[in-house]
Amino acid sequence: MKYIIGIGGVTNGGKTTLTNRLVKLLPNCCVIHQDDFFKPPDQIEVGADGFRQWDVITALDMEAMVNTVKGWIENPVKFARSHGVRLSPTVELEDQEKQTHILIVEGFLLYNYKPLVEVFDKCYYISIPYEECKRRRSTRQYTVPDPPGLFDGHVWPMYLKHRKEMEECCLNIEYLDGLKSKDEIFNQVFQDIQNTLSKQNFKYSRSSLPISLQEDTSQWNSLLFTMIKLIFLIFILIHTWVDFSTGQRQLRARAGPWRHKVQWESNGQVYSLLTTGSQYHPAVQSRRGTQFFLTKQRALGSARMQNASRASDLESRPRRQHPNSVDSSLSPLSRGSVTVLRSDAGSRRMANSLISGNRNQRYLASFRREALAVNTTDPSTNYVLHGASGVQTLPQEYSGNDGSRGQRSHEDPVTAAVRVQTSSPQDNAEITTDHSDMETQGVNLPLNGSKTESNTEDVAQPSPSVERDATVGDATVVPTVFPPAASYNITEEDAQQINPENTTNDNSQSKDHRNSVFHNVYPPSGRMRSPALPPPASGYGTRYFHNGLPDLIPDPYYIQAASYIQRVQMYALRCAAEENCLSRSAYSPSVRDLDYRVLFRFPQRVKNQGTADFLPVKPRHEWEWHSCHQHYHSMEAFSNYDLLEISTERKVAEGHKASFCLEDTNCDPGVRRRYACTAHTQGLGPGCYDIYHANIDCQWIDITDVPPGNYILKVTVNPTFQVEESDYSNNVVRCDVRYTGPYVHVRNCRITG
Ligand SMILES: Nc1ncnc2c1ncn2[C@@H]1O[C@H](COP(=O)(O)OP(=O)(O)O)[C@@H](O)[C@H]1O
Ligand SMILES: NC(=O)c1ccc[n+]([C@@H]2O[C@H](COP(=O)(O)O)[C@@H](O)[C@H]2O)c1
Repeated sequence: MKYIIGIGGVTNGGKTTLTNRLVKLLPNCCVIHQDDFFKPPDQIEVGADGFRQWDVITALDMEAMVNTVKGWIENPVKFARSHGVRLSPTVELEDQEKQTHILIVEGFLLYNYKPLVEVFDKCYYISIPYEECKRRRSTRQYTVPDPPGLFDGHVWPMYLKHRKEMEECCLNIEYLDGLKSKDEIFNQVFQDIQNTLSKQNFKYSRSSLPISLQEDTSQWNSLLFTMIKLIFLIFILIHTWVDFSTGQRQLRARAGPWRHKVQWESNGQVYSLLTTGSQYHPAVQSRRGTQFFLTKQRALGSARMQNASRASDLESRPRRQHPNSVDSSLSPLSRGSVTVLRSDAGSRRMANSLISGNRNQRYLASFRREALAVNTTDPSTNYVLHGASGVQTLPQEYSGNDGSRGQRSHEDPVTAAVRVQTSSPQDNAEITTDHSDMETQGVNLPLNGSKTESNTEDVAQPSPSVERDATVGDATVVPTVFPPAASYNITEEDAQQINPENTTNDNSQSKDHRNSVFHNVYPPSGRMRSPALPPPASGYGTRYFHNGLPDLIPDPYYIQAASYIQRVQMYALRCAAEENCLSRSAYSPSVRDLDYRVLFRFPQRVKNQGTADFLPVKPRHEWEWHSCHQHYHSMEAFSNYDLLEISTERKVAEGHKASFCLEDTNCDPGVRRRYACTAHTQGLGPGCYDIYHANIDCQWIDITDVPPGNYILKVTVNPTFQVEESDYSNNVVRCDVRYTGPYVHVRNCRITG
């Protein structure tokens, strides 16, 4: 039995508040928030009144919203599971026919879109008077803050207009007085739902809904039987949990092949990988400077020497391979010895980022499509899967050493996140919705991804040379684009002359090569001396657009669209450790290779909305080569990630400079993509986006030492203002974070200046 309830009404009328309370008490109840279907700001029309027209139906991707509702109608159990809604245990045991499933659709423009109106079994509408509405709205912080005058100039007039239209449609709507107390409104609606469902003879589980139903003896018998089955289920669950919690200890205690078992956890789901060999050397070594490491090794005896030379070998080995391929000595994933990949729990779960309290996420349309998409990356990698059916593989996700920033795919972040969990997800995270009090509530939906980076075809541009772009995971051929020579600040020729280790003439065997172990040991005379730095406030490089200034803006929607928790063993975090992407405790000598780090992962998308290229501060020959990630670092810090205490804004997790490789990952339609990390042309052109998916290496905050709680995620671009921009007030995004341990809910991401 399916029952769809609409909770519409004026902005700030109390729709979300009511919905959240209902979700807590109604069994098998999913929620769809209309706010999640807002189009991105740059797609919102600006009216003649000068305001962005947020309060009209075209500001929302209603098609995606209706499709989502249809998804629930088709299979509410699957929908609930894939969105992290806890189903009552009896659902597993009962006939589909007997199950009750409820969907609440909440939003300010529910009854003005015919295809949606048709789905409701019951319509509520909350209204409050102008003054109260204006008062409540003034305290509300939306992802895009209200500009002065928006309420009177746009919001309220649109509300009156839509309400009139709705009333003229003669819908059967039950009006609620939003001035009543929260309790009163809740009781009224809850009672009403109870009555309706009882009348329709819906059957509820007694434990999950306080409705007293008339039941005969046979029902009691059936209840008893169900209870027995439940106890059995709980026993199995506890058993599994005990097994899991002791797993790490057992692993440590064992010798031999178990030493090479890599386990990690994503959103509560444990994955493991068995290998027969190991090239691991602990992060504590990785963090040491190359010079110190070499000296020490040479001074020591032969046993240490051997180790040192092996480690040196790792550092110095010419990395001629395609940047997308992983050095087999570094990653267990690409070794022939990788034998088994399995999902211990039998199936994957939805990234809670997709299901948790992100009212402003917007990737829904692609969600279902992507959730079904089978990973097609790197066919050369040989994996054997076993475990539950439907498990799909994603090589990038198997270790903390997944793609680096030089190895970015161009899929949207939801794809990336969904690929972590995909098929037959278990019920896992609770769902959050209430942006004001951060309570865990019902389901929040992933968003409409149909509007994101769909313009990869714009990337292909005339170019003298075409290479396979390692950043493109789907193996599309992307031309490497070099701006005309005249537009270079430093020409290729200049760079060659002053920099013998220029990337285009890259002899990695040479001691002068940055990837050489000798690089830091020999005096710099043999290498390029640092030339005078360019003026501190200007970017340096292949300037194409040089009128005006760049203006970076991080995308708040992007961050909250696909964040999740991942637990990864130190074994798999070698590169990350080398890049200082882990918190201090990871470098303690007591940390073992099988110890887990807890990583709070999230994607990032930065747009240059200015009128000039955003260019690295350092000239190209000063860029630092990062061998682990196989890319150059062209400036000191491009972006910082911090986790802050809510009240004091004190850092609770050691933030880190995000690993980066500046490039035009995507551009607005009609804008040419000119900077490609793999072509060693770093920059971000106007109208282009530099994108970092949540599953790439270092795209996280290491929160191993952070207790569960509520925090603020702060993402800052161009944090030290190294590069001059026309506007620095839009460089910081803050998000509300609720970290529960296995899950993280990120919402209310907003530009905070
Ligand atoms: N019945 C009520 N009485 C007083 N304040 C309320 C009531 N319902 C909600 N609020 C407050 O109004 C604000 C907006 O509520 P919310 O549920 O987010 O509205 P909506 O989802 O309709 O925009 C919140 O600060 C909430 O605490
Ligand atoms: N969620 C967003 O991205 C966003 C952005 C700008 C305005 N809004 C406002 O959200 C309102 C609707 O949401 P509520 O009903 O939750 O208030 C609209 O009045 C609109 O002006 C939302």
